[in-house]
Amino acid sequence: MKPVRHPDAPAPGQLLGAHYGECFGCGGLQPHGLHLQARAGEGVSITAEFTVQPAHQGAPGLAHGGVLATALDETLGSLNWLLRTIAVTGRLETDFVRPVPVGTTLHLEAEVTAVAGRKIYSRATGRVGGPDGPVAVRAEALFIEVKVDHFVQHGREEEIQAAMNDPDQVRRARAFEVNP
Ligand SMILES: CCCCCCCC(=O)SCCNC(=O)CCNC(=O)[C@H](O)C(C)(C)COP(=O)(O)OP(=O)(O)OC[C@H]1O[C@@H](n2cnc3c(N)ncnc32)[C@H](O)[C@@H]1OP(=O)(O)O
Repeated sequence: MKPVRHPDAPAPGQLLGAHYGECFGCGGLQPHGLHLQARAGEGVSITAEFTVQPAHQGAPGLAHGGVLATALDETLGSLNWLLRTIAVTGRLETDFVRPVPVGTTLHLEAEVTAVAGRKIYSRATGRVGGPDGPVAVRAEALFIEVKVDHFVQHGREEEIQAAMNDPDQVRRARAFEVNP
């Protein structure tokens, strides 16, 4: 089935902000995190940027492939916010097309291609040198819809409690990716 943008999804161009401060992909509280910034696009699409830091190296002067996969995963995960569906990555297949040096800004875009029951199919690309630059990485993913219990049951107690006790209602909801 074609994906359906939720009527309350943020307008195209709007920054999504971090869904959870401690998130390695987008949170502001992780000193070595990616601090990826995602923006709503048209339909069920997202654009995002991430600048490779020295802490993200795999080989001298080059981004670690796993960090680049994280950037793709985070961008793809942000699509769920436009569907207003809670979902986790089930499968992430990544192509590393060209090396990405430290200091490079990766320009990412992602879209949901289909939804079938609990399964959300999506793809993403990361370009260098600008949003229209050459492709450095791309991915295809399958996210699976889950209930909020997924996090409550499986997450470590101290972080779950801290997130649930957050006095900010929107932050509390978004930590678990729930529609506030
Ligand atoms: C804004 C937010 C940003 C967040 C970005 C970051 C996102 C993440 O990184 S999330 C963290 C990483 N992911 C995880 O920890 C998930 C761990 N895995 C799990 O918890 C479970 O395997 C889970 C929930 C994905 C699926 O389990 P379960 O709910 O039992 O589903 P299950 O019934 O097995 O599968 C449902 C369907 O998905 C399919 N499926 C499940 N996993 C896969 C897979 N890896 N590959 C292909 N298909 C799969 C099944 O075949 C099934 O298909 P069908 O309905 O056609 O039979």
